[in-house]
Amino acid sequence: MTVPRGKFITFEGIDGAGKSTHIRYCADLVAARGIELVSSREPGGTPLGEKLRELVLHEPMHLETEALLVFASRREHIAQVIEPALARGAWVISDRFTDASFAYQGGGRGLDLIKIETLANWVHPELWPDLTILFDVPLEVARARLDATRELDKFEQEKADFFLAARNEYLRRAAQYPERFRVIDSTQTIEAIRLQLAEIIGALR
Ligand SMILES: Nc1ncnc2c1ncn2[C@@H]1O[C@H](COP(=O)(O)OP(=O)(O)O)[C@@H](O)[C@H]1O
Ligand SMILES: Cc1cn([C@H]2C[C@H](O)[C@@H](COP(=O)(O)OP(=O)(O)O)O2)c(=O)[nH]c1=O
Repeated sequence: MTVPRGKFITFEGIDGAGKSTHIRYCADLVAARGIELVSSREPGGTPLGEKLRELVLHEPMHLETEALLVFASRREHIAQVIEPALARGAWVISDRFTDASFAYQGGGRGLDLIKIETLANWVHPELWPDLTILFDVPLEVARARLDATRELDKFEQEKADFFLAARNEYLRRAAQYPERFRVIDSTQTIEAIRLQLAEIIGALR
């Protein structure tokens, strides 16, 4: 008997938008349906990917090196985690995927989007998420949330212009691929967002 392929769900948004807050909740929603759920993240998701994450998040580097490393991490993640899981019918929730490269390396750092498109076509020509949930908030809200919580990594220390451009690129892609993206107004309360997420995840078959 052939197993139906699993679903690939990605969470996106600028730092502080509230993505991590909701991943566990969504994972539980999927698992409650009796579906095997694999929760992962990028950069990272594999032992090698986590080493690359450390470099990408903490070492200064040329913007193209940064793009190549996030895609190297992604290649490993797809080969070791995402594809095997989807093939056995598990669902995968990844905290970020290629839309983050468009937003951060493209929008934020200004790397030519054609180069990112080229890397995406090389690394995952066939694979795109079935569903991408974009947590969208104004910069000031994201910043206030981050400042209240933790020590900031290399990206989180970037200036307002960087995040403005990253947010705009996310919104541009959401408008370009409306069938894949669901945009959440992340200024709402956590409870209101959960209700919306339950509806979105519940509708995914
Ligand atoms: N809807 C919300 N309302 C108020 N605070 C929130 C909301 N969502 C997240 N937060 C808080 O904002 C901070 C950043 O959230 P987090 O989920 O870590 O963001 P991200 O993963 O998008 O960077 C956390 O302290 C979290 O508790
Ligand atoms: C996947 C990916 C992430 N990033 C950045 C965005 C984030 O600032 C950072 C790590 O993301 P994230 O997991 O959101 O960090 P945290 O756990 O601290 O909330 O990596 C890129 O620049 N390009 C990419 O392709």
